[in-house]
Amino acid sequence: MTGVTLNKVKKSYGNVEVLHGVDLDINPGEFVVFVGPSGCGKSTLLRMIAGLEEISGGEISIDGQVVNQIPPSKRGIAMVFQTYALYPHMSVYDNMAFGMRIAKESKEEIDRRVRAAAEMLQITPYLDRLPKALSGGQRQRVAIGRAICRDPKVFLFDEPLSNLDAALRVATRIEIAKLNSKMSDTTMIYVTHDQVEAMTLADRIVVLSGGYIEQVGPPLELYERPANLFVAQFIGSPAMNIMPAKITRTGETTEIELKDGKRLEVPVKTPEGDQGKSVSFGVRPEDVREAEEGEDFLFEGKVSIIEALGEVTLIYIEGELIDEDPIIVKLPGIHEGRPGDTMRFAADPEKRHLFDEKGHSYLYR
Ligand SMILES: Nc1ncnc2c1ncn2[C@@H]1O[C@H](COP(=O)(O)OP(=O)(O)OP(=O)(O)O)[C@@H](O)[C@H]1O
Repeated sequence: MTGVTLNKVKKSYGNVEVLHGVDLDINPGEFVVFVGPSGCGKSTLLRMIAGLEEISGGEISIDGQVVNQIPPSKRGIAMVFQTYALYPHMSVYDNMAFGMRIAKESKEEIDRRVRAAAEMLQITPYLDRLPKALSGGQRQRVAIGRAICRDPKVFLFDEPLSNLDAALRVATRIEIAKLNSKMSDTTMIYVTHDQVEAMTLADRIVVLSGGYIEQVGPPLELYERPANLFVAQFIGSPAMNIMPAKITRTGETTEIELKDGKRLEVPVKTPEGDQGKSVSFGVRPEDVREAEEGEDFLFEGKVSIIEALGEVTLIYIEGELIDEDPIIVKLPGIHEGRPGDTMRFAADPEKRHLFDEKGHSYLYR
């Protein structure tokens, strides 16, 4: 089993540095997903691991061996791209066999591996077809099959599902999850924009922003205990509501005051020196519920928009608690409210988040 280690990895294009010294240990057999906004450097990082981009600084090791100078074909990796990159004039079988023929594997071994991969991905009936006679999802499965045939130590995926329509995306995502459990010894690194892919596939998610790692952790840890405002607002949809506040009492639990003067408890520890400091209070749309009659509410406001999605209702609340944006509340099922109604909301103490002046969560201080 093969791990991948990044040690102070940097990348510059000309004199513009786009990755600023990334440190990361990927464990053997682990499924790690890189996420982050467009341009944060996730594809560049993946391509550097693959050997398709030169490394400007630091070291990348695969299986304990520094690979900075090792060409892609000798790294024991296989990569699946967004655009499939199949040879249009070759049958599915030949596309999958191509790499092994170049590597001069025996005919029998090639046949065994192609058929095993085709079985695993349920593309056996298409082995004689040309790629143009396949749907997008089938083509992507061929591309994945070709990668499996190379028997890689590390499997790299660069947004493999982003050219597929919504239904195929779900089906192929489930294929990849199954593949991961069948190939549990193979290390997988996966780049995506899609939160659902990241949350459902990853053992650990790496959140990148502006060429730096913001946080690394299991999906639910990032969701429940985001290390900073960036991760808090990046993971989860709609994003966590963030309200400016001031600390009015520090200690084992903290009291804060929101912009409208409302005081509330947050069950996190804050140091004495932070008394009076400006902080950010966070609560996820799905962690807010309608306050019961007489219950101490968290905030109230006028409903501006209601979006009924069937399984949930999104309610946008106007008010002065956030500088510009409305507060978003996500209630389960169908809700009766109307624009113009005034509503009161509550949130359980353990669902409340607090970030210091610099945007770092108090949970990690
Ligand atoms: N060949 C290149 N020359 C110059 N700059 C580049 C080159 N390739 C990428 N960049 C820059 O490097 C940064 C990181 O790009 P990268 O493609 O890794 O981002 P990304 O997070 O994968 O974005 P996206 O999600 O949009 O694909 C971006 O600012 C991009 O403009």
